[in-house]
Amino acid sequence: MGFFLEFGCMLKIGITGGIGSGKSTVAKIFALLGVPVYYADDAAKTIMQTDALLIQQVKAHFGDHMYDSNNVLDRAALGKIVFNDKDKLELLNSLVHPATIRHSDEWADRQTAPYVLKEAALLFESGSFQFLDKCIGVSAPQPLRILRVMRRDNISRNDVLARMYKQIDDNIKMKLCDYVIRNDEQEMVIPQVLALHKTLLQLAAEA
Ligand SMILES: Nc1ncnc2c1ncn2[C@@H]1O[C@H](COP(=O)(O)OP(=O)(O)OP(=O)(O)O)[C@@H](O)[C@H]1O
Repeated sequence: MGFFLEFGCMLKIGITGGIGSGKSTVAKIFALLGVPVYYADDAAKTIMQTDALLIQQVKAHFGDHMYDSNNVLDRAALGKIVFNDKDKLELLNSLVHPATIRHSDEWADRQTAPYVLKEAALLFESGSFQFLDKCIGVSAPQPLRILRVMRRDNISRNDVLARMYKQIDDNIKMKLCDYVIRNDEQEMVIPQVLALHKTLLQLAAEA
């Protein structure tokens, strides 16, 4: 079948994994195959600058001074509040996640492919998996994930561990996924993506 749908039902597929698992890298391989990809973590940063309702909610809960007169967010000030206070982080997430879901749904409505991917670190934590047809998990052993992030972000092992421990355990996450791609040093990742792409096209054709 041709890749683009003239009519029919588009599938929404999530792709997630722990920090350093390679979910963005794997999502980019799907993108090379022509699959539209929504990068939720990047989008969230943009939405915080552009979504009028979200800006209003952040100001109401965290103070008007979180934004300057041009509505530019003071990330450092907001970060200082939420990274030292779990409840405040949950509050911020409870504002940002629905805005991201709203935005990604609007984005998906504009696509014409048989399936689209939503890449997000917190697919399960944010509740956005409920609005998706299937979820892909990207997994890699923890020591490899730590090394990758240390190299990519030029940060210490302890800094990576601090970020890692804020996320749901990867083994639990993978059990919640419908498909798992192993992005380690044993398995080749591209053949796995090609095989899954074929499966998802088939699924979309039958939907
Ligand atoms: N199969 C691979 N071989 C070599 N390097 C890889 C592989 N997969 C990912 N990487 C590298 O590991 C690093 C982490 O990958 P990536 O940014 O895709 O992970 P992520 O799961 O999206 O991480 P985060 O949750 O922090 O956004 C990147 O520098 C990427 O280039």
